Amino acid sequence: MADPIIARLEAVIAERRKASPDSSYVAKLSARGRPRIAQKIGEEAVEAVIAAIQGDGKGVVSESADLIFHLLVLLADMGLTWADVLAELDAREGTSGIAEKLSRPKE
Ligand SMILES: N=c1c2ncn([C@@H]3O[C@H](COP(=O)(O)OP(=O)(O)OP(=O)(O)O)[C@@H](O)[C@H]3O)c2ncn1[C@@H]1O[C@H](COP(=O)(O)O)[C@@H](O)[C@H]1O
Repeated sequence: MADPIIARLEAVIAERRKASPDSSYVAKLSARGRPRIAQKIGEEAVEAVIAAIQGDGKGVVSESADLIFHLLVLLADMGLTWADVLAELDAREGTSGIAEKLSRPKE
């Protein structure tokens, strides 16, 4: 299950996609199309990278929030959800061997 904050944000984004672009950032960005949404993710990621290189922890947190928000807008645009991403991460856990090692009883 998605984190409650993410779940709330996904619901707000789904609702605001139907709003007027004049009154909503989500609606305005969505109206500009998927390539523009994807571009925003690239921009926010670069801003997070710059903050990290500068050792700016507060900046990394702020830019990460922007990045995740825009990622949620993209997922919504593609009919996907955060739960789909979590399911992918969950599936990968089994392939790394780490989950298996953690669950193995100590000898
Ligand atoms: N979490 C966010 C959020 N994070 C960032 N942003 C917006 O993302 C934009 C990023 O800033 P930039 O300077 O990179 O971009 P910009 O110059 O404003 O816009 P661009 O033309 O470059 O796209 C800002 O306008 C922020 O306001 C967000 N806008 C909305 N939300 C959430 O979405 C909800 C719905 O918002 P509306 O659609 O505006 O009702 C809000 O209640 C919030 O919870």
